[in-house]
Amino acid sequence: MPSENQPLPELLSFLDTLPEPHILCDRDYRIIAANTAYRAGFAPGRGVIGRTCYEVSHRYSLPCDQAGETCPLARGLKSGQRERVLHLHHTPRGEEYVNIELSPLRDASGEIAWYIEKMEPLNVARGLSDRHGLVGRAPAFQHMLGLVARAAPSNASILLQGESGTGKELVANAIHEASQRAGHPFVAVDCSGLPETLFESELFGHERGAFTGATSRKAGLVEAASGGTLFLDEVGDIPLGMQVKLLRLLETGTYRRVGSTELRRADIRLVSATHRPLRQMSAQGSFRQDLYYRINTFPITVPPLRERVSDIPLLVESLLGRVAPGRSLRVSAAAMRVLCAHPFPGNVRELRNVLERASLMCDGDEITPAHLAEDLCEPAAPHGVLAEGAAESGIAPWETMEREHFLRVVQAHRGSRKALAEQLGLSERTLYRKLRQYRIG
Ligand SMILES: Nc1ncnc2c1ncn2[C@@H]1O[C@H](COP(=O)(O)OP(=O)(O)OP(=O)(O)O)[C@@H](O)[C@H]1O
Repeated sequence: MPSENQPLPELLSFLDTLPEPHILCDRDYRIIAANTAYRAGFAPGRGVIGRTCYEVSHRYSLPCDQAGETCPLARGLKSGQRERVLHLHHTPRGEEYVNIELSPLRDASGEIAWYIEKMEPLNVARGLSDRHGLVGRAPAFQHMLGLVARAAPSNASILLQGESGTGKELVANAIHEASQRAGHPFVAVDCSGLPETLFESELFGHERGAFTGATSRKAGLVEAASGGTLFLDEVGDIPLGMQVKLLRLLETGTYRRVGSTELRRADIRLVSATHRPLRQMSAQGSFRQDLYYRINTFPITVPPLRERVSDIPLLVESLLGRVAPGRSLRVSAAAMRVLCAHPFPGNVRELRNVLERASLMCDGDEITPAHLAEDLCEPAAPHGVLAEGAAESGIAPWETMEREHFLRVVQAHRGSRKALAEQLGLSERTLYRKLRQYRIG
């Protein structure tokens, strides 16, 4: 007979039958069992039993919540319920985003004695440089990605709100790829470029002879997206007359081709995006309120680049691989300082363009400030602080720029100082020294 504080062997054998990676931990974060799928995917050739989950997954010496991150175990202990979080984990393939679902297990006395953690890699984003897809690891990015991971598997309509160039289309694609519709089409429609007459036939298709020029019958984008995801970019630009037709499609799940009476059933998941203030527009009457609520079941805000400054070096590395494939370009420390101090009103798209231009200007391997556009290096400071020091010479003193950088990352960071130091590649002591030096509280 197993003792009261030993999990049943039947439980361990059940875990082993599960196809997804699972571990069993005690209340002290110690791993007491790991199923075959976990050992194959996360720990081939290394023992994990008896070690703590935070040491194995994060190489931390403290539980995640004490290192400035959300710890599902601590949350589960508090709530007594199942909890889900998204974490960056060390895996044999490098750091990966992993969706963790934790279920508390109670012993015979009703106390929580163990936790089962299910771990599923989220392959649509990377915390390391990558040539494709979404990259990022700043707290604001991770917060957004956590919402993506939560909403993607459902069929809920998602509204992505964020400034131009923040990556809304890439996020929409990530939602599709992380959903059960991934094997089906992802169809993107730019609603800003479509006049009202064209909108209906593009979306719903038309019959032959439905209007002048309709020489053959044509399927619409709703049909092309069947089984998959329809992405309506710039949804705030849909003319009012068309909004009612879109609403009908969403409410009834049916539509008619232009020139046809036959009702067709749509099988789409809707993701929309806008940089416009849709809530305000719906209050003012320029966007239908009923449609606003219908497309906004699950809102996700895509953060501007200035709220994820610590991601700039990672994005620079990834984007250089994309804009100049085949060249091994790097950015000098001085050029990186210029980039990190720029406010990037055009967000990641602007950063990409800046790097593309710099790669054309640079004949060697290293991009220096001389290869960056002049206005980027100008003293016209993003937040006023730089301008002070830069006014006379036209060059911002390094300390002014460093202070500005620290100010911005500290404001944007939501976790602990230890986690911030790690992200900045500094020791905790150096971070504290810098913050004292610049009087940043
Ligand atoms: N997190 C990211 N990682 C890598 N590349 C990114 C990221 N975010 C944006 N990009 C790149 O920035 C550019 C702009 O992204 P995207 O077109 O998705 O932005 P958007 O918010 O949809 O813009 P708009 O509102 O103008 O349509 C693209 O080249 C995209 O690949």
